[in-house]
Amino acid sequence: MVSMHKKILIANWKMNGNSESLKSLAEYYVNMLTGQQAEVVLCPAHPYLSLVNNITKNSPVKLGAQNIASFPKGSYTGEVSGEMLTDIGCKYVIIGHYERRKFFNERGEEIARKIDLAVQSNLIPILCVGEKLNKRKEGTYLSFIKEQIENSQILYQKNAVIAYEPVWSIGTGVIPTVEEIAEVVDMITTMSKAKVLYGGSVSADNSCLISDIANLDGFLVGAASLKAEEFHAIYKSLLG
Ligand SMILES: O=C[C@H](O)COP(=O)(O)O
Repeated sequence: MVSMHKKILIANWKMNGNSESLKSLAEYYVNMLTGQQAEVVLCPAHPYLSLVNNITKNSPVKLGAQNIASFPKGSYTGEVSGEMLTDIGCKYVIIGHYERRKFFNERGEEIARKIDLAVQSNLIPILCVGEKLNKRKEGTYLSFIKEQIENSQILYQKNAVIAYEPVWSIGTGVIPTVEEIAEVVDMITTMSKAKVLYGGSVSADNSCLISDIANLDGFLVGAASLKAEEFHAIYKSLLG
């Protein structure tokens, strides 16, 4: 079954770029990726959110953050709250990305709190889930991903995005087979009404094949989203 959701293409720029390079990428995307069939979301690092918002605010391109504090406000030096993100123009926020689980030890309860705070601040949470290679080899990946989703409490939210990002595919150039992605997408679709994305080494070379997967609503793209023409090609492949 083909998903009835509007497609969504998210650029996760991670801790890359500077004022000049991100401004020029954002300008390119605002000019090139403004079709009505797919929503494009740009997620720069926090210091560049306002700069990108100035470029996207009068366009269909949306702004997203890469992280949100797990507290609503107050004395949490260095943190950025959901209210602040909404205030500077964000519509989305990425939560539970593998890199945050790995380097900042983010786990279930904290991720659930962040999702709740995001929704309270009118942000759409983009929950990232995915297994390490050992879980795939053991054959326990589906139950692992199901548990990540259940622990996040995202199933209680009406408006949400879940990105399946197998850890072994992030930044490696290795992608699962179409059947492997479809199996996980189907499981998530049976659990939840959220939009379901795939992320992990998405490129102009593989995006056409992956975008044909039934019920897949789009991509969460890392490295390739920093290359304007390649990201444009991925966008076109989503439109079919
Ligand atoms: O958020 C994006 C993912 O971590 C994928 O990154 P990648 O496209 O560089 O593999």
